[in-house]
Amino acid sequence: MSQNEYAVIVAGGKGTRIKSSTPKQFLELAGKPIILHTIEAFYRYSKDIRVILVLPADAYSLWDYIVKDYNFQHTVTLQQGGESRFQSVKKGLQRIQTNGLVAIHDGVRPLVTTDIIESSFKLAKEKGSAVAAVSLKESVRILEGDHTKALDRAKYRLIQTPQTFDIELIKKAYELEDDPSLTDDASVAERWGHTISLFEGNYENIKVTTPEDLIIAEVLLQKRKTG
Ligand SMILES: Nc1ccn([C@@H]2O[C@H](COP(=O)(O)OP(=O)(O)OP(=O)(O)O)[C@@H](O)[C@H]2O)c(=O)n1
Ligand SMILES: C[C@](O)(CO)[C@H](O)COP(=O)(O)O
Repeated sequence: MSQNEYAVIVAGGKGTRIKSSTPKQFLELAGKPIILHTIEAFYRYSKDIRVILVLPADAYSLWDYIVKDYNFQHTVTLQQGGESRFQSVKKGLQRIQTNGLVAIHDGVRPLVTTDIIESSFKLAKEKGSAVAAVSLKESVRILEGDHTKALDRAKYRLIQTPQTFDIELIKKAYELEDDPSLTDDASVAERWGHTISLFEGNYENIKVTTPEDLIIAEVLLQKRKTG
């Protein structure tokens, strides 16, 4: 690691779409909580990475329990989240006081790989940003009033995380921006004039969002566990 590398892992959400009483980032898949799979992926990439973990205000004791119960050995910086993903990322970034690179990653994407993380840091070092993206596998239409129209799917990409940036650039963009409706970090950087660089993501790097994602993620994590 030639310069400071950070990961801001946002796990401050409520998981309303998955309809579970426990926030989805704490649900267990393939033997451990989703959030642990995610954090461990970053330590597999580098044992020196500095992790800022953004949690819901009422989940600190649950995190303490996870650390003890699963014998988690790394020291992460904890930060209380905000009302939206935007605010949670903003708060996480405020904990970084040096220059270097930061990978911003959804805590509920436990299938991120070392290769993806490595590619993101490499490209961000060169271009200032690196955002994981995949091609569309299905046809897509735009809704126009009571009609719909086919779009050329080759022109579109589905955006994932990690979204990795030069720290100075992304901190400045988040400081200047105040629109919590922005759904990802690339949108924030772009608002402030940065041209986003994409790299090839991975179809397995799903975001656990709705109930069926739990089944898919369980299968994929088990497959990796058994080699
Ligand atoms: N206030 C928030 C909202 C979201 N997130 C995090 O951002 C990531 C992506 O968000 P999403 O999948 O939408 O999670 P939730 O907001 O928890 O889900 P939902 O929108 O279904 O309520 C998740 O890791 C989530 O914990 C966060 O840190 N703080
Ligand atoms: C950041 C993200 O995962 C990129 O695909 C996505 O925008 C998060 O959206 P959500 O509505 O907060 O789940």
